[in-house]
Amino acid sequence: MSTIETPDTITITRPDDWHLHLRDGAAMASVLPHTARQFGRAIVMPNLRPPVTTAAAALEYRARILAALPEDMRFEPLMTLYLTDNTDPDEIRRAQDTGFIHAVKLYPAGATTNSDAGVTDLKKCYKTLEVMQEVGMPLLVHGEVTDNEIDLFDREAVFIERVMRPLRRDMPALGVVFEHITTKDAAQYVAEAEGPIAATITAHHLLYNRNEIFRGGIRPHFYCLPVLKREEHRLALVTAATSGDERFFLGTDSAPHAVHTKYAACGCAGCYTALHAMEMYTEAFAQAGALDKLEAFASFNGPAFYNLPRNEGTITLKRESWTLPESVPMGEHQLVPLNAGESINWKMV
Ligand SMILES: NC(=O)N[C@@H](CC(=O)O)C(=O)O
Ligand SMILES: [Zn+2]
Ligand SMILES: [Zn+2]
Repeated sequence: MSTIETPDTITITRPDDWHLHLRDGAAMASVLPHTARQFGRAIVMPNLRPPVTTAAAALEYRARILAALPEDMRFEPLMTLYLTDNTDPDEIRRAQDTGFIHAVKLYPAGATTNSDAGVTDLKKCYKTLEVMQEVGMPLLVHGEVTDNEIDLFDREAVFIERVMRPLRRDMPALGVVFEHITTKDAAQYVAEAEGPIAATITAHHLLYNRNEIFRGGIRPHFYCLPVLKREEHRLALVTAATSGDERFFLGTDSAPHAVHTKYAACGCAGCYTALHAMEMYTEAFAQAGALDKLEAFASFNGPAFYNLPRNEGTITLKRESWTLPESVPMGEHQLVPLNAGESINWKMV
């Protein structure tokens, strides 16, 4: 391991989470304070049941989030719409006019949790995408093909060739965020592509490779989509995140699933990291000897892409070991965070 010296405290501009699942109802009320403790804002994913497909539904969801926020916390949810084969182009204009909806999310149908209502063929959405391109509303992409002929570990790389390149050739001015990238292929594509493109990177994809899912037995809390990849891919993600390239920014993809849905014959995909996300990212950047690059990744590059101001205020992280709880409440259920019962080297003060 590296012996590079790093400072024992780091203070950065309050960060944002550009990819977050809050769910709804009592579950949302349980998890929201974890995010609001660390982040000023978050791009809130629309994969509820039923999905958030209209501007009106997104505004209602936003109001429920704000109503669930503890009084002593400040946090701004940045809302998104769930793209379907039938999204009306006028819905984009309505969304844009609200001022509260910042992006539209593409889930290829069947790719991940609550994606059944997702897009079956992007060609069906071209009129809607054209309006997004015109009004400057970015498309957030879960970038995996769903073709069962394609190996699970190759689905992101194949998506670049089959979907991403043709889409961006046809809509060169459409802002695109390649969400939760997991491969060197995606990192390289985003770094080199022309036009308005960016990518979010999760803390768990910076810290872990696919061995973690199987270390000593099957460990469902490390199962998410896109699934963790080989070490060479993890290293490419660390290089991208710490490169200073403003196309890469923080998105936790924290995805709460009640424990009984993780410990099941067919367990849900998603890692819960909202509890300790900034501590995890700080650990990843410290391991890379790149703590000086953390602030741009966590607090500057995202707002620049979304044309939003940076947050006011700061957060401070201290090198101090603490132990994560075994579980936390999620409405009437329990939720097991990633690294439950383990210690972590950084603590937000
Ligand atoms: N990442 C995951 O494994 N799961 C996410 C969906 C997603 O972001 O693909 C979820 O909503 O649970
Ligand atoms: Zn996803
Ligand atoms: Zn997600």
